[in-house]
Formats: sequence, structure tokens, C-alpha cells
Amino acid sequence: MIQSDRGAAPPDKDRKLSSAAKSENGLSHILRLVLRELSLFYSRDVNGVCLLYDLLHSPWLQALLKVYDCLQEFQEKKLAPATHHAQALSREVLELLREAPNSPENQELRRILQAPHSKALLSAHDTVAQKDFEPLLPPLPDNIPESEEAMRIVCLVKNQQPLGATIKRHELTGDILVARVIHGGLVERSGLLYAGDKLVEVNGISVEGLDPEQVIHILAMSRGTIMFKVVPVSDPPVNSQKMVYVRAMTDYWPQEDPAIPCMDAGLPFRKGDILQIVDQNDALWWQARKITDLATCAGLIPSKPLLKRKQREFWWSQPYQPHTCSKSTILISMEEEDDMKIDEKCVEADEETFESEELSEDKEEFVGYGEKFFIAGFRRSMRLCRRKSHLSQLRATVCCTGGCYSAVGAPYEEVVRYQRRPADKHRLIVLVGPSGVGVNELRRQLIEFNPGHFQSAVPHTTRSKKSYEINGREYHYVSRETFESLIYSHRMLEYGEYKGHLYGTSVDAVQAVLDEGKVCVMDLEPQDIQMARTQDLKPYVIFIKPSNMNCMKQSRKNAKIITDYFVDMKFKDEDLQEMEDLAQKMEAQFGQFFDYVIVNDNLQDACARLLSVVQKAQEEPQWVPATWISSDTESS
Ligand SMILES: Nc1ncnc2c1ncn2[C@@H]1O[C@H](COP(=O)(O)OP(=O)(O)OP(=O)(O)O)[C@@H](O)[C@H]1O
Repeated sequence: MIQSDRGAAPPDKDRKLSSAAKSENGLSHILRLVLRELSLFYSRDVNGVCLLYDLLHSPWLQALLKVYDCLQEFQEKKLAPATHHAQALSREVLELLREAPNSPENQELRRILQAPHSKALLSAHDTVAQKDFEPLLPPLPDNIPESEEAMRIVCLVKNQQPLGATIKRHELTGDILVARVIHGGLVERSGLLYAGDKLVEVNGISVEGLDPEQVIHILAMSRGTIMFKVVPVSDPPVNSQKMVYVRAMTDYWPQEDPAIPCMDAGLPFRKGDILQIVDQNDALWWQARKITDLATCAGLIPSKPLLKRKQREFWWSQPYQPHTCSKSTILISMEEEDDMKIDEKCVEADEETFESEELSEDKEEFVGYGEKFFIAGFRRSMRLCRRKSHLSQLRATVCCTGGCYSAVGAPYEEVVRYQRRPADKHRLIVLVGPSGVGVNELRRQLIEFNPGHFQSAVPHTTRSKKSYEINGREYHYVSRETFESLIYSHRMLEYGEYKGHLYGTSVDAVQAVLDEGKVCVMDLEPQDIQMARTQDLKPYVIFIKPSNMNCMKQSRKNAKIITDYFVDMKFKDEDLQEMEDLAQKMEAQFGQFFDYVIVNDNLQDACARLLSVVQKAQEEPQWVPATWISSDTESS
């Protein structure tokens, strides 16, 4: 063993070391050469050399390299144990030592051989040397008739886990067959049973004429080793499929699915979960794992066509669904309610009031941010137009022809790991949340934190420019015809109407920010996320969620909501309740599109979390739809 003193290290000592190890090869030899080189600089006190010298000279590193070299050497050799009975040999040596003179060496060797870890090591050595790995299996029955040559006897030791296979009865012959072997389960790991094998006996009990349930009962009652007598399938299936990763776009609960072949083998999942699909051999039932749980055995999930069929059946069985477009289901009805409320309360507010409020809004924006920098896209009219959309019908038509149904309707979306390269454009950051939860507050704080890096897109409007406004700063001012043509050519990510004017954010406005090498941060209504999900924008969607009612009451004591009839209104309990209900509905309907969820309780914490998540979204690998990455696929 090489000895070296950390910190002392005079160069001549190293020369001695290297000569002692002349015969050695590999990494430790190279280390020695490096040390010798370094020793020349050591005396000259070159910056950092002492540190490197001490590191390379440290006994632990040298010991590690020595072990590495030994392993390398032995990897090439075909190893055979010198003895199969090291424990017995050790006992023999101890006997001899007792009779030998009691020298210090004798005492030391006895101590070593009697130490519990040495004994355990020798015991493990003998187990390996004797290849004593298998559990003790019962002897094979000796009365197997010759006609049963094709039979295979399989013994499995059952532990706490399920066996990981399903059985079925053949419709015509009535035979009990292995229907499916679950990936990663005991049966699959044993490599002894395959789908299609015919069960003849289980623990000596013939299964002829039994129902699969009766066979399962026998298995459930068995403890320890289970012996199967099987007629092997002539061509065991080979799984040569590549692993596919998908994002679940819907929830699935095996317990609620009477059609699943084996409820216990089912894999429950929620929308947004990333699944690793390991087997698609069966047209109806695939096998998958959650990526958060790859060590466990796979579970059954409905195949894509089957789940799509289930979704359609479920959809038709619903008492009422707005049919125009799945995009508009919850939100159209909510928007209608919202409109009604606003109309009711607006009776007292006349046009003049609106005008003066709008003016004060402008002032607020200029005073608050004009001196430092200007942030577009925060104006009240822009925000309110989202809630008062009178264009639901138009939206539904445009969106459906744009193929949103097929994307939302697909139960699984294939995904791949995407790591943005430093030269690539940044991903669009989309914040989503119920009105009043703090989406704009968080967006504003993020941009203020680093305005040179984070930026909003400049929205479009059909309203006329005011004297103090600049085209392209507050808004892009366009005609109604131009705005509508942008909508019809799918160039608007979101839009709405407020007080007779159209407002919205275009794809090009977002692209302009990204082209400058900045991170574009925008907020969207959840039904508009689908429009932004393109290969170019690669949006990372963050859902801003309210915390529970009690916490919200506390944290929003001094907060103000924006409405079109009151400038600064305090939150009432109903507002908070409405926010919570809406957040639940949004999560239930659009949760599959959320890459991250931030609970906005304490504002400072939420801001810090947002900043860190946004950085990770740009710098760390993320799951994105496979269509965003493959070059030959058009993004939609
Ligand atoms: N964590 C928080 N703690 C206290 N107050 C908050 C917090 N988050 C936001 N607020 C305040 O709540 C009010 C509403 O927030 P904000 O305007 O950002 O809502 P929003 O989600 O953008 O909805 P809208 O678009 O309808 O205004 C603002 O006064 C904001 O300062």
C-alpha cells in the first residue's frame, strides 16, 4: 500500500514513491508521474499547485486508484476461487495459531480472523465460490409420465409482491393460459413463464376444468414456493418495441373501469403524469410505469385507441356538453355568467365613469413604470377583454378548424426530453390562473427583477391611439380588418373584445421578444394554451394556484381586485371562494398542460419560486411533445 503524508510532500519523497511502484501500471502509475511533474513546481510556489499536489497526494485517492487498477487487472482474468471453504480454512489457521508462540503478529492475525466482519466476508466468499445462490426448491416429482415430455416445471418463490402475471381461459379449449406477463414483476424477472403457456397444475393441484378465479384462489392461498406445471407456448413472445414516453391527457382509475382484465394490475394516473410505455403488444391493454416510479413493476393502462373509445363513450353519456369545441367547455359558460354579473352591476356606471377610470389606469401605468421602463400588456382594458369575450363562437370555429379537437382529444401525447441549447431561443413562459390570484403581480415582479432578460409581448388593439401613446409601445394599433385577418390566419395567441374594441397578443409580438434573446412572459386564459403549444414557442406553462381560503383571507387583506366598474376593490369572501372554485375547474380541465404549479400564498415565496422555475425551464431538460422536436413533423 502506498503511504503518503498529506501536506508534507517534499519532492524527493515522491521520487522514492515512484521508484517503489515502477512495476505498477494503470491509473496509479499515471498519478505518480503527475505527482513527479508537480513536485518540480511545488518549490516554486506556482498558484494552485500546492492544492493540486496535496489532492493527488492524498492517501484516499491513491488507495482508490489502487483498487481501480486491481479491478481492471482482474476484469481481464477469468477468476476462479482458490478455495470453496475459506471459513473452514480460517478456523484451521486459528487452531494452529493457538498452539503457536504468542507473538504480537500471532495476536494480530487471530484478532483479524475472529473479527465479525472478517467472518462475514469469508462466509460471503464461500457462498459465491459454491454458487449457492438459489433458494432451496422442492425436489421434482419423480412420477412424470414420458408422454409429458413437453411439460415444464417452474418453481417460483412468492414474496410480498404479486406474481406479476394474469391468466385467462381459452374460449374453445377451456385451457387456463398465462394471458400476460407484467414487466418487472416476479414472473418476468424469473424468465420461466411466458404469455401463452398453458397451466396444467399449481402446487400439485390440476387446474383442468377450473375457472381462472379458482386458480387465482389457489395462488392466493399459497405461501413460499409455488410449483407450476406448464405446457410451454411454442413461440414465446419477444418484446422488441422501443420505450415510448407519453403525457397522460386524461385521468384513469382502474378501480372504476369494469373492463380492465385485472384491476390489481392496473396503473392509475392523472392528467399530466409522464408514463413510460414498456409494452404495446396488446391492441387493448398496454403496460406502463410512471417516470416517478420506474423501479416498480409496470401496470396495465388502456391502449390509445381503447382510451379514446372510452372517452367518446363517456362524452356521449354526459347530460350536457357544449359541442362547439372542447376548448370552450368551462370557460364559455363561465364567461357568460361573468358577463351577466357585470351587466347587472354596470347599470349604475355610465360611459363617462368608464372613460375616467381608463384614464386613471393609463396614469397609473405611466407613473409607476414610465420613469424606469415601460411594461406593456398590463393595461386594465387588455385584461378585462379576456373576461368579456363576445367572440366565443368565432373562437370555437377557428380553433376547431385549426385541429385543436384532435390534440385535446388524444388521451396520450408522446413526449421527449428537451434540453434547450444556449444558442436556442428561450421558451415562452406562460402564466395561467383564476382572475385575481396574482398572475399579473407575479409577472410584473419577474419582469421588474430583470427587465433586460424578461419581457412582455406588446399586444394589438383596434382602439384608436391616444395622444400620449406610441405605436408599438403600449399597443400595436391596427384596424379591425387587420385584427380579424390575424385571427383567421391563426396569428393571434389570445384575443377578446372590450367596450367595442378588440385586444389580443399575436404570435409575432411574442416572437419579437424571443428574437431579441429575451424570455417572453405572458399570461393566458387556459383555453388559449393550446394555441401557444407550437414547436417555435415551446411554451412552459405555470399554473398559479390560490392557497386555501383561510390563508388567502389573511394574505389578501390589503390586496385589490381590478374590475371594469371599480378601480380598486377589496377581496370579499365570495371572490376568494370563486377563485378557489375556478382554480379547481381549471386544473380539472387543463391540468395536462401545466408544467408546474405554484401556490401563491406568500408573495415573496411565490416570486422566488417563479424565478427558479423559469430558470430551470430554460436550462434543465424538460418533457415536451415529441412533435416539437422531430424535424420532419409540422407543429400545430
Ligand atoms: N401572494 C399575494 N399576497 C398578497 N397579495 C397578493 C398576492 N398575489 C397577488 N396579490 C394582490 O392581489 C391583487 C390581484 O392580483 P393580480 O392583479 O396580479 O391578479 P391577476 O391574477 O392578474 O387577476 P386579474 O387579471 O383579474 O387582475 C393585487 O392587488 C395583487 O397585488
